Amino acid sequence: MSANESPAGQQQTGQTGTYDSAFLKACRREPVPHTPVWFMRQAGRSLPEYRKVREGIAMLDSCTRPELVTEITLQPVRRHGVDAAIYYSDIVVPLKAIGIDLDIKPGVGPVIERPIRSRADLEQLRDLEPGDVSYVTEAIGMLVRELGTTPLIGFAGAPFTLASYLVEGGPSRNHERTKALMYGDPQLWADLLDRLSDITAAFLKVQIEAGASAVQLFDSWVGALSPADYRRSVMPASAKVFEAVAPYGLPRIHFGVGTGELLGLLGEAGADVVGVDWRIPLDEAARRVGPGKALQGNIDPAVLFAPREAVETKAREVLDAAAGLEGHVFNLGHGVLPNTDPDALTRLVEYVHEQTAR
Ligand SMILES: Cc1c2[nH]c(c1CCC(=O)O)Cc1[nH]c(c(CCC(=O)O)c1C)Cc1[nH]c(c(CCC(=O)O)c1C)Cc1[nH]c(c(C)c1CCC(=O)O)C2
Repeated sequence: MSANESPAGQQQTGQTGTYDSAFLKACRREPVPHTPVWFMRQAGRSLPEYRKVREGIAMLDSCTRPELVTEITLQPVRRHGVDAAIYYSDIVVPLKAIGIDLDIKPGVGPVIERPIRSRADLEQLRDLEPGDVSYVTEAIGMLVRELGTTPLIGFAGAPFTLASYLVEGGPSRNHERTKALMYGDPQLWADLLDRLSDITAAFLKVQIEAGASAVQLFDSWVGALSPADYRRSVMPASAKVFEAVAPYGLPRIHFGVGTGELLGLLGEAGADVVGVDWRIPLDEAARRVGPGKALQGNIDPAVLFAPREAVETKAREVLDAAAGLEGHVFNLGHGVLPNTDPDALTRLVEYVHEQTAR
């Protein structure tokens, strides 16, 4: 039995030696040497070394260069000593890879040239083939060699969040066009989400087969929906993604913002780990999610702008609320904010490790 295999030999990852990491143990709800920590959006944004290597290179171009992707993914691991790396990419990368005309505008986010609003527009969404993202396979191959026993998290945008960008044409506060389509043409909506679920599943499979040790599905904007609408109009597509990657036996994390009322359903969709934002304490989140799942979260990313003592008080609150959980991965409740002091992140990792060392 090699180091990356479970006793049942279930884990078939290309990344050897990560099976006994604190991060994967916590995801599997096993005892851990310390509470593992990583940060959503840890790669990029707040790091000066990121801004330096990205100089003059557009965001989406940077995602297609394996050496650069490897370097940017490793930067927060080196600097902060986090327990997992997250693959440097973006949720719109697979859409770009199948030929959707889109760009990421600095300070704005993804912008789609021809939004998808009619049945004819669906034609833009063909299946994703591994060859469309060969740079991902190459980068992950390099990364898992460099990372050693530190697990790599692969990720993708969930069908609803991708649909929101595609239908609105860009970031949206109220998702009005998206909801108009969802309520006004349920069949077209279902077909759109189904196509996106196939693309998303294919993109996650590429990352897993290249060596990722876990995957996270970002349904960042799904908190805009009621539980009934989520269950009816979104959950089948997200569940299809989770089912498609279930045979690999790797932890599957599911995260959205403002999802207090949806936490149970996010787990039910097929996640092993449910990500929680900062609006709900983790003990209450555990009651909503129910047994058999680990939780990830959930310090407010804005807290990192407060003095060190305040950050530690908040981190302590998170750890106390997590004390009775079956498994806990420490994280922020959403991504690192762009102007965060990187040293505050490093100190937070140290604090959580110290406080939880067993
Ligand atoms: C909604 C969403 C997107 N992208 C992503 C999400 C889900 C997470 C979340 O809810 O925040 C996911 C994402 N995007 C990026 C990563 C890299 C890995 C990581 O560090 O987590 C991840 C996991 C890189 C990125 N993605 C983006 C950047 C910044 C662009 C740049 O540096 O030029 C990075 C490093 C751009 C992006 N891409 C997107 C937005 C809203 C933005 C912000 C626009 C901006 O701040 O300029 C779409």
